[in-house]
Amino acid sequence: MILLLGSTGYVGSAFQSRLDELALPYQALSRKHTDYTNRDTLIGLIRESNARFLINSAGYTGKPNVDAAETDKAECLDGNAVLPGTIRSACEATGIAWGHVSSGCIYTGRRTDGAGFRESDPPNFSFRTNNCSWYSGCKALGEEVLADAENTFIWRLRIPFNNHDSPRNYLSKLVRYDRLLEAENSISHLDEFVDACIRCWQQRVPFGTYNVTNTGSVTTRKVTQLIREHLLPEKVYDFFASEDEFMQVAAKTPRSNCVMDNRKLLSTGIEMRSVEDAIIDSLRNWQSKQVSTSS
Ligand SMILES: NC(=O)C1=CN([C@@H]2O[C@H](COP(=O)(O)OP(=O)(O)OC[C@H]3O[C@@H](n4cnc5c(N)ncnc54)[C@H](OP(=O)(O)O)[C@@H]3O)[C@@H](O)[C@H]2O)C=CC1
Ligand SMILES: Cc1cn([C@H]2C[C@H](O)[C@@H](COP(=O)(O)OP(=O)(O)O[C@H]3O[C@@H](C)C(=O)[C@@H](O)[C@H]3O)O2)c(=O)[nH]c1=O
Repeated sequence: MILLLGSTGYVGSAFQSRLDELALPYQALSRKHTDYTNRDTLIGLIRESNARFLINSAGYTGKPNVDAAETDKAECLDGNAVLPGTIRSACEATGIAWGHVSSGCIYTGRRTDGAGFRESDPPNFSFRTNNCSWYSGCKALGEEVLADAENTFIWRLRIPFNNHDSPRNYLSKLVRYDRLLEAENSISHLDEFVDACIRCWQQRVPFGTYNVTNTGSVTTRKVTQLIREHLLPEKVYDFFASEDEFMQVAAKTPRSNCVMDNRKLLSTGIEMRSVEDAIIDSLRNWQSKQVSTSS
């Protein structure tokens, strides 16, 4: 039995679909019915369900994006920094293993040697480096709270996308934003992400932190080129002249744009497609929510 926290969310729903496909027994939890943010309640839930593993896909993200966290500070801190500590404590008390969905947004840019960030690199977009959004700071704190936790996976998701049009899907966002920021990012195909996380548990890979991103990185311009080639040939994109202009016009807080190294995950035998292959596959199998935009 697996306990799934945050099952009503964007990432939690993807976990739920995959667990269904794999016919793995799980119990989906929502705060609407059970307050899993309370340690004693969570301990009771783990004992009653006889769960052997817990997946934490709960957390605060901000709608429509992380700008909202700048005003919802307490909720963001609760969901992303306090809750992981509560879950750690409940899992330690009951002796079960678990996995936590974190984010690659605790980094910005590339390593000083030009390579992508590895799991051993300290966050450089956090409250400690004093250059981050409130959201990223809280996600980095959440990882600190879990430092040296035993029987724990930290899975870093990064700007999710797949073939399902959604306000949370990176590809949908790029189609709908009025103007785009040119940036280079490693990104995660959502379905591959949840599959890799579940495999970590099923295949008993060593506990620890994993960058669960597709292999490589991609620039915003390259993604728009792929959208033109595979989905919307007529679509024209407008770009901000600079990050300063993006900050003045479209954002309240700086964004993490970063390149990550997923070799630790690949070394376990779990496969992730290249970023470009995963994007092309999503665009070719695109399931639109509304009539395509072509401006
Ligand atoms: N979407 C993204 O772009 C990325 C997300 N992540 C991380 O993945 C996790 C899930 O994100 P996502 O599914 O997109 O988020 P959603 O907002 O779609 O869902 C999160 C779910 O978490 C539960 N929750 C528990 N505590 C809180 C809280 N304090 N504030 C808000 N929600 C809470 C809610 O479920 P209920 O109330 O039903 O229990 C909610 O439905 C988060 O930890 C996020 O940081 C990481 C990288 C990228
Ligand atoms: C608002 C905006 C963003 N962007 C760019 C900036 C960035 O590179 C990319 C995504 O920015 P957004 O503001 O849409 O999303 P943001 O809320 O920054 O996305 C993040 O969500 C949280 C939950 C995470 O953990 C991150 O990994 C990431 O997925 O889009 C534009 O190009 N134009 C715009 O108008």
